[in-house]
Amino acid sequence: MGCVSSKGVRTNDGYMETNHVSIPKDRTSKKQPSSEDTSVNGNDATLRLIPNTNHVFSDEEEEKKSFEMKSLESVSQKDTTVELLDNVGPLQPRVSRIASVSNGDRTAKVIAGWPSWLVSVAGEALSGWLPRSADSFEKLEMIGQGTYSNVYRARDLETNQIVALKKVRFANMDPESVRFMAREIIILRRLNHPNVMKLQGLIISKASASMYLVFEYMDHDLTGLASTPGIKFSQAQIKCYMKQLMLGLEHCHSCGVLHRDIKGSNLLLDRNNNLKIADFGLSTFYQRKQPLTSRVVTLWYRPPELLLGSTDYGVTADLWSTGCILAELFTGKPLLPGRTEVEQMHKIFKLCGSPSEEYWRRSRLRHATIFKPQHQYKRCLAETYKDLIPSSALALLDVLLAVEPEARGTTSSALQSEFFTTKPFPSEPSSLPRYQPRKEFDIKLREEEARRRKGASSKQNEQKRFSRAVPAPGANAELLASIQKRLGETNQTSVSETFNPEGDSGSGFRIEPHNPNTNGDNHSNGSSHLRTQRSYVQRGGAQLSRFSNSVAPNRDGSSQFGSMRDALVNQRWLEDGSGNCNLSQRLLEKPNGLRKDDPSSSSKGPLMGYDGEKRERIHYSGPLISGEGNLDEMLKEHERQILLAVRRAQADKAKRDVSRQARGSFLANGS
Ligand SMILES: Nc1ncnc2c1ncn2[C@@H]1O[C@H](COP(=O)(O)OP(=O)(O)OP(=O)(O)O)[C@@H](O)[C@H]1O
Repeated sequence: MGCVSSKGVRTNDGYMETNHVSIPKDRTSKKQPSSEDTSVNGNDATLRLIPNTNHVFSDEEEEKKSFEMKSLESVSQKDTTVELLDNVGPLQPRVSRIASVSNGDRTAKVIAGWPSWLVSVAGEALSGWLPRSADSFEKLEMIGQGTYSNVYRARDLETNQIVALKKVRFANMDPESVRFMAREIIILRRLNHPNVMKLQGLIISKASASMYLVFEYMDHDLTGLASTPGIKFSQAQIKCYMKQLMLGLEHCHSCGVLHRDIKGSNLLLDRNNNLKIADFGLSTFYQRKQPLTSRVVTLWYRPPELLLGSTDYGVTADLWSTGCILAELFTGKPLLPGRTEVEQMHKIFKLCGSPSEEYWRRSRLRHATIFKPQHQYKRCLAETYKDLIPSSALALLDVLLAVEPEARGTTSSALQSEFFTTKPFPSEPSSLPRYQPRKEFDIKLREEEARRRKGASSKQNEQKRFSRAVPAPGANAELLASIQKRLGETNQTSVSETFNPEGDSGSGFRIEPHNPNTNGDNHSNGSSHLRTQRSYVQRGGAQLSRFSNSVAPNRDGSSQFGSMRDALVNQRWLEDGSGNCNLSQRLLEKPNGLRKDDPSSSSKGPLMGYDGEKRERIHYSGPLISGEGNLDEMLKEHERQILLAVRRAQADKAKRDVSRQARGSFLANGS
């Protein structure tokens, strides 16, 4: 399997990596390929859109009109050797299965039915493939929602297999998003491992300006499974999942691919407990000298060097995230649930210690002056978790969560660690119990449905409903109390501060202490609730982590905690003329890594995920701190600003509710 290197380009934010593809701006956001594209590049390929007649994708207006591209009235075989495997009629050959295209040049690909803009950005990934026809799938239901995509369960009518279709709308897509999408496709095609999600094919829908990525269907994600009531993972089971994760990652790393978004909801499981790493939307090739962006990885799983602004990190970044998951599987709650980058950094230092002087000197990290604590924080990871995590796991955790990246080892060394090589050995996936399909997304839907049913009647209920989803207006009492509590905590921050796994995250989770004497399969954490920032909903106890949800959303900016998040994440990382970032803005900036609205990813400012209206809802733009180096002060001020933003979001939401109600009654009256 070949591994490629990439070129880097400079953006306003310094360096942003790109892979080797060039982005044809004129063919992406500015000029989309249209249904009128009947002649491409002067060759004789004729692309024709034929209205969908069998209502396969009937749930969406756009698909109703004309979903499929039954392309190629004349699939010219002049310039290319196209092996159409089936459905090839004389007038409308349906290209509905991956076929072999021996000549991979651009013209051939366009003739084969790929839009020319896609050929430009992801040409190499299309080699040997033909676009599949949408009418050879029956869309069943929506099963997930991501940054720039909706994911559907569908039936492949040719094979009768159930598949997952990830729909990406390329209409209005900015070049940066196109680049990420292209890179995802390129990377997926280069990877080939049982523990890495395999891209099976692509569907192009010119009519809906969308593309569908076809994947095998997976029943669970680790987050959904771990948070299912009644499911308790044994130690051997945790080892089984961790081993598969490590093997998948080992493959990615050996191909020069960094995943950069390892988290439970991106680890999918089939019904036989085979784990596959999914969502390569933030992944990149790393074998090169070009600097990488540090604005990646979901906040809770983001390693310290990225928070500190490193642009030359490597595979060890994924290992940090993996360590966070390992701990989470044993303890049943996220290890480091920071709400903002500042708090995330602080949590890391408190638990894992702060880096050595030598490291600060050597690494010369961009944000070192901001984050470097005045005193060294002592590491207390092992001490904190000695009763919750068995010793062999703790030893591995200690390596994976090394605050200095060089000490984290590799996936291969992790796989040789005692954790995997001593009893209880990792279970065979097929020997584990089979679970009812359940995903983080299902849980969200169910919670949403329950709220809807419960809360429709009264104003009071309305408030409560909101308080669950968005810890703003309705949640104020609890929330503010929690924040006050946090303020108290941060006031006490000092070098001697220890990490409190219970109190620190405000968790209401039940933790069944690890019994170090339990050796076998019966070891369980009792309530293994692997959470992501998106799904982490407290079960009783302090509400702080609900609040965390609102400011640590998923990367698309479309989480259910939108309004609060809007209040906080629309802060811009402004740069002055000298290229120095405005820290005060950044501290409250969207904390989930590189996002499509991340100014560091584009010179065009906010990209996808926020509409204009939302963007205007900026509630806080004042500075957090002017000085440097005093993390405690910074945190205090930071908390104060969060509190302010919460209040403003509450007021804003209340106003919107009132006007929505007024609009509702206006319409109901038929006026
Ligand atoms: N092959 C699959 N089988 C079943 N469900 C899937 C599959 N791929 C993705 N999903 C579901 O869809 C969700 C979103 O998919 P994915 O993470 O790839 O999209 P994304 O736009 O990159 O999302 P994110 O913003 O979470 O990174 C996943 O969390 C998962 O629940």
